[in-house]
Amino acid sequence: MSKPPTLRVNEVFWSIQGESTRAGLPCLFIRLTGCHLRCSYCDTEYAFHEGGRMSLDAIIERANAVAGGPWDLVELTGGEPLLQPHANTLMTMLADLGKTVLVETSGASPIDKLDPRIIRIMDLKTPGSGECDRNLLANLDHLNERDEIKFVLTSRADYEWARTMIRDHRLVERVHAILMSPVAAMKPGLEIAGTPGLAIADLAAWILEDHLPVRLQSQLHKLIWDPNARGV
Ligand SMILES: C[S@@+](CC[C@H](N)C(=O)[O-])C[C@H]1O[C@@H](n2cnc3c(N)ncnc32)[C@H](O)[C@@H]1O
Ligand SMILES: Nc1nc2[nH]cc(C(=O)O)c2c(=O)[nH]1
Ligand code: SF4
Ligand SMILES: [Mg+2]
Repeated sequence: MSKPPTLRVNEVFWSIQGESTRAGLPCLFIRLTGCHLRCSYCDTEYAFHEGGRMSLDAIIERANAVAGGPWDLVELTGGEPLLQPHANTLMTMLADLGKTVLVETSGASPIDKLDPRIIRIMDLKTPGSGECDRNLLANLDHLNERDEIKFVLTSRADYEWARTMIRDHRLVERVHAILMSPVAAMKPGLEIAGTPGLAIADLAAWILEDHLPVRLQSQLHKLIWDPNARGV
């Protein structure tokens, strides 16, 4: 008899969604282990290697336990969740349970084979991330009007790069939301790709100056709790 599918899981937690157009909503998070990128600013290095194997049923059981009551919104994140073959199997199970399923992905893994009910929040890696050449631009053709694209910016140069991507690929016409978030240099003294990080007020001024139809956001959960805390 074949063994049941499993996933390497870093943490399962119940929190307030801190990013995307659903920021502010209660959300169940399933963070998977492992990533093939090393973004200069990554705030979740602990998920690169820490975690254990769980069956898909055990993950859903753990989700019900940590939520401790009714829940609808769930986000698969990581690490890079799409590196694990059975991530899509789990997301399909969650969608079959009637959940609203988000996946947070770097855009460096193909998104075209996912269950069509899954909402993709794809993070196009900026030059300041140091992983810009890993973007699979073919993914842009598979995004639909429910999906979201995020640019996490470290500098003015990143902003100008994102502005060019938005215009050249006509992203406003293709995806539900374009989100711009300044890298929050949450780790004291973190050298972010050679820049001291980006003040959100500067980013706001640039967006207004350019009349860019994007949504400015930060990471709400880092304003609520310790920015370096896990499980929130
Ligand atoms: C930890 S990653 C995991 C999912 C996936 N690997 C990705 O990069 O989208 C989740 C999100 O956090 C964002 N992020 C990571 N570090 C950040 C920081 N220091 N400031 C703002 N956003 C950050 C990433 O851009 C990503 O969109
Ligand atoms: N509260 C909270 N919201 C989030 N949205 C995306 C997250 C992520 O790490 O992918 C995240 C996270 O780590 N915590
Ligand atoms: S792709 Fe996501 S998890 Fe991987 S290093 Fe970049 S921000 Fe961190
Ligand atoms: Mg996070």
